[in-house]
Order: sequence, then structure tokens, then C-alpha cells
Amino acid sequence: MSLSHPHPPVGGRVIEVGGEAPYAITVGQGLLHDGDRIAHALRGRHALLVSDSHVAPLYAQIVEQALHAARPDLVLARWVMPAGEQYKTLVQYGACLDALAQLGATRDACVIALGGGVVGDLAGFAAASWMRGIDCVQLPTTLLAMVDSSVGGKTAVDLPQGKNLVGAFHPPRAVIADTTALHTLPDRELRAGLAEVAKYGAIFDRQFLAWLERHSRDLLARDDAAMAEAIARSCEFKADVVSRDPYERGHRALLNFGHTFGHAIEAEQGYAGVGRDALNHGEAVAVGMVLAARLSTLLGLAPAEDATALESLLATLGLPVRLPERLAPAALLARMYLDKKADAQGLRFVLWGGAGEGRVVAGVPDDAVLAVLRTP
Ligand SMILES: NC(=O)c1ccc[n+]([C@@H]2O[C@H](COP(=O)([O-])OP(=O)(O)OC[C@H]3O[C@@H](n4cnc5c(N)ncnc54)[C@H](O)[C@@H]3O)[C@@H](O)[C@H]2O)c1
Ligand SMILES: O=C(O)C(=O)C[C@@H](O)[C@H](O)[C@H](O)COP(=O)(O)O
Ligand SMILES: [Zn+2]
Repeated sequence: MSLSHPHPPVGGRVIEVGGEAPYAITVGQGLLHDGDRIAHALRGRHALLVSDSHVAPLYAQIVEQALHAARPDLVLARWVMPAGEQYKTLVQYGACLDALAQLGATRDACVIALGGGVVGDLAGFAAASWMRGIDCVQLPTTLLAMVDSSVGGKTAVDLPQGKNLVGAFHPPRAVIADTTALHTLPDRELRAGLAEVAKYGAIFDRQFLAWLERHSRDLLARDDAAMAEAIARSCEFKADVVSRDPYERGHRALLNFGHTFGHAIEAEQGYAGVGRDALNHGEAVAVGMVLAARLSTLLGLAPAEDATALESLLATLGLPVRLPERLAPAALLARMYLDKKADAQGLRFVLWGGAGEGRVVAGVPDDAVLAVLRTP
């Protein structure tokens, strides 16, 4: 059953995600005001709006008013977590479950995640586990969440030992991305989202990398047309992969390009990504993609020019491309053994055969990983 809204968004796009539990990603301007569209995805009478301390003051009331107008009978509560990756924890997850209990959320209730990937992952995991699974609607407000985290149903919280170590696959019932929310997004967070956009080009489509190169200035200037195209293309790439491999039994793992390095960086520095001397997720993935491309070259899988070109594109997009000196290579390598792609045979990396050709590679020697981590 498709849940796509009967009316297309004005000036927007709808991308369908297939599979066992299909849903629509709607991208357009002003969608947070569209109470009918959000309410269309709700089945029961209870909903918990989950947001963070930066996003709630900006957008929560808009959503609440729109929903109350569309569904006057809705019992809607708000739960706000502190903003930041360092709060994507079991403690905050527990507090979110407390809010669902307080609301009296029944099995037909819905969690509405309003925010970036941190809110989306944590709220999604609360929805996945409350009464063994209730609905979740994703209202992404960062570029990264619009192009990646709100789509595909990976939900999780971090542990001090590693990223996203506790979670579940739980596809949303709908993804509704209001691109006007990007107007308040800090520049650094916009650039972090562009890292995941570039990832799609790196693993699937070298022409898309060339498009990003040509439009880098427009994207950094938040040009509406360039941004809409980048979001729609990214959602199409992701929808295609997760429709065919929702549980990462195969090629969905390609979406982890740069992440074995990136997650190790995030965990090793302690997750405090914004406002401190540490990388956020998109930035860590940017450094991780450069390292993955260099590792591919070292192993003879890909031309060195492609690694150089990717590094240059990411730098043009204002992203970091070098490992922070304070992070010790041996400590990062040790972190990688808790990566979710590792198995009894050891580490597996997503590398590439050159731009646009992501591939999963097993049996990468520790020495090669350390050599890449030690290269300035
Ligand atoms: N589930 C997945 O498939 C998936 C994919 C990619 C990333 N992730 C996860 O997503 C997280 C990163 O997400 P993120 O980059 O969105 O970070 P985030 O959620 O921390 O948001 C970044 C910052 O921007 C603020 N913010 C959000 N929207 C805003 C807006 N419109 N205006 C002003 N400020 C706003 C937030 O409060 C926060 O301070 C990581 O935990 C990562 O592991 C998950
Ligand atoms: O959707 C996916 O699959 C991804 O790998 C997308 C990644 O950008 C994202 O950061 C994801 O959360 C990483 O997954 P994990 O399984 O390595 O925790
Ligand atoms: Zn990611």
C-alpha cells in the first residue's frame, strides 16, 4: 500500500521507496505547515513530537498548529532532547520512552521526528521498540537528514564504544522534507550534509560528482534550484538501494563508504561534534571517504587521480579532508573492529574501483589501514 499523499507538493518532488513497507519521501517548500499531509500518515489518536533544543523553538509550534488544525482530536505531546551527537544515547532514548509512557501511547500511536539525523535516529529507535514497534514519521530539518538519515529505516543510538551500536531497522511511514527549514541551518551543518551527497556520486555515479563540482558554489550559496536537485537526486539514489536491500544483506553496505573510518573518528573523539574541536558526522565521513579512496589506491584497486579529485571536491565543498593529528592510528584501528560490517573473518571496508564504483572489500590487512592513517 502506498501512503503517498493525494496532492503533490507545490514546486516539490515525491520519491517512492519500495519494498515490504513502502512509503513516500516528499520534498518541497512549506511542508511543515501542511498539517493534512503530516496527519495523512497518522493512524491512531496519539502522537509524540520529538525534537531537539535548537529545532523545537524554530519549528515545533508550526507543526503542532498545523496538526491540530488538520486533526483536532489528536492527542499530541512534545518531547525535546538536548541538541548534539553527544546526546544520541541510551539515557536520552530512555527519556523518550518515558515520554511515550506519559502520553499513554497505544500501538497505533506515531512518533514524529522533527530535526536532524540525531533526532531522527533516536526517535526512530524509540518508535521501533515502543510496544515492539509503532509508526514513525520523519520531518528532517538538516540537509544531511533530508538526503540520507530520514530515509531507509536505520535507527540507533551510540555507545561510548562505538557509533549506532544499539538500534533497529524500522522504516518510517512517511518522510516529509520542508526545504525552507534549511534557511536557518548553520553553514557548517549544510556542508556536513554535502558530504553524504558527495558519497552517492563516489559510490554510484561519477557524473553526479562532476555535477557537484560544477554546482559547488551554488550549493554553498544555498541556491534553491541546485539544492532541490541535490536533495532529489540523493533521495533517488538512497531510495533505490534501500528498496532492494532494506536490511543491508548486500549492496546497501555501499552507503557506508567512508564510514568505517568516519565512525572510528567520531567514537574516538567522543562525539561532541558541534561547537567543540571535533568533527561532526558529515565531516568525519568526508575525511573517511578520502581515507577509503587512498586505501583503494594503496591496494591497487583504483587510480590515484580519482582519490585526488574526490579530495579536491570535498575541500571545495568546505569539508575537512585530513585526519586530525590528535587521533592515534592504532586507537582508530582498534575502534574499527566494532564496525557493523566486521564479522568472524575480520574487517570489511567499502572501497571503490574509482569514482562511481563503490565495492565491499574483505581481508584488508591492518598494515594497509595503518599506513593510510599515518600518511599526512
Ligand atoms: N539513519 C541513517 O541512515 C543515518 C544516515 C546518516 C547519518 N545518520 C546519523 O545522523 C546524525 C547526524 O545528523 P545531522 O548532521 O542532521 O546532525 P544533528 O541532528 O546533530 O543536527 C545538526 C545540528 O543542526 C541543528 N539543526 C537541525 N536542523 C536545523 C535547522 N533547520 N535550523 C537550525 N539548526 C538546525 C541541530 O540542532 C544540531 O545542532 C549522526 O548521528 C549520524 O550517525 C544516520
Ligand atoms: O543507510 C545506510 O545504510 C547508511 O549506511 C547511511 C549512512 O550514511 C549512515 O551514517 C548510517 O547510519 C551508518 O550505518 P551503520 O550501520 O554503519 O551504523
Ligand atoms: Zn552517514
